[in-house]
Amino acid sequence: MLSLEQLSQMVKEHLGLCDYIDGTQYTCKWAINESPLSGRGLIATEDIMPGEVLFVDRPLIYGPRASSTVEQGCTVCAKLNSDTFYQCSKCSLLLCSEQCQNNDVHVNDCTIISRWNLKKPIEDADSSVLSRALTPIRALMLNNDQKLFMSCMQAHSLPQHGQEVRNLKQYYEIPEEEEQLMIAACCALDTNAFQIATPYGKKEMSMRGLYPVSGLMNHNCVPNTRYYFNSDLQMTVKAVKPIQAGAEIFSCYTGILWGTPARRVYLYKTKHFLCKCDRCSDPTERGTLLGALKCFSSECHGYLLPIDPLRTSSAWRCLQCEMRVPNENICAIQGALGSLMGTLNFEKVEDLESFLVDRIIKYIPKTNQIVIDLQCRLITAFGEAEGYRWHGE
Ligand SMILES: C[S@@+](CC[C@H](N)C(=O)[O-])C[C@H]1O[C@@H](n2cnc3c(N)ncnc32)[C@H](O)[C@@H]1O
Repeated sequence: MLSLEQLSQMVKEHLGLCDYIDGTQYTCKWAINESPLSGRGLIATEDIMPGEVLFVDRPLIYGPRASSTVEQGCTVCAKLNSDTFYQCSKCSLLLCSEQCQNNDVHVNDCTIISRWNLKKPIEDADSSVLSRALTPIRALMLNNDQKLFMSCMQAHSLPQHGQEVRNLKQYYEIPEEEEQLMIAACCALDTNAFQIATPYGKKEMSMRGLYPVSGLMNHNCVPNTRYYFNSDLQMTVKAVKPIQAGAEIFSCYTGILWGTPARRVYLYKTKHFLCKCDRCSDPTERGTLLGALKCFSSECHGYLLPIDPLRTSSAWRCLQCEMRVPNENICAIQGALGSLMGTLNFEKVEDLESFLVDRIIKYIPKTNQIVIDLQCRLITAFGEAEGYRWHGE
């Protein structure tokens, strides 16, 4: 394991902070240090103003996300729904054009995959299994310094991490050393990777990137930074609040508009910790009531909230009539709402609107994250729908 000094040096080189810009050495206002929350974190060394760029990171590896719900697209340009999709005859990866096939990205992917011995005919290889494992496959192209950098990142080691690589073994004989490196990449990706936002209006396969400096930021449900990506996959991290010297710099690993139960369950399942930040500790979530449910009593118009939000099995209580509801009943409602949301698919924007106004609002508070999510979807859908467009095309 590298020391903090060695890691800091590697980070500086990666960010280009060792280079001289306009004759003066570029300095940054943070350092890597031990965090009171967990492991290492980024700590401000000077006061930072909102809007200041903290750093611009580049991914060590990037590629399709591993989730089975991710729609598959071209493994080079990420385009979805092309009539011209075909599988490469050498490696079986999904492509949309000859141009993508001749692109260096594909040539490199194909070189690695096609040197593995096949256990079944190439035509039987499932392109989605390959696509889900493509990001860790690309770790095999890293040079030694980059591999060392990746190995310095925190990595979860539970058995579920690395499954996308183990799934490849039904089709390919993979050398042990390569399998181990790819599984290590999966563990680092699952702990640190960021989903790369798709540009507005573009339908592209959902991608993830292993950003080694951004990955050093710990989580807070009220982060003091935000980030965005450019078309070269560079990730810019900016302060959104004043950050005092000595304070930790945080990103948010969840949706910012998710309620506390949803955020905490997601963090526990995917990042293996239970967040105890101020927002999670406050049953009202600073008055936003994003997780609130309607009181189960038909005579009451109050809202139900967890009594002790930091205890996952906490009972809930109505703010108005004080009725207590056991956690199991709350989980059943949340589960049903979650499944309903997962199946929604409206052809017409008017159907989405009527679902929100005529159905959902009757059963859950207007402050609940589901209502907020549907309102956001409705705003986007109205902006895109014929007769409602906001950009005049
Ligand atoms: C992307 S890493 C963050 C950097 C990490 N601390 C390190 O030393 O490299 C994510 C992991 O850090 C830990 N972590 C991040 N935020 C945390 C928090 N608010 N409370 C507890 N652990 C946290 C969890 O183990 C999580 O899976």
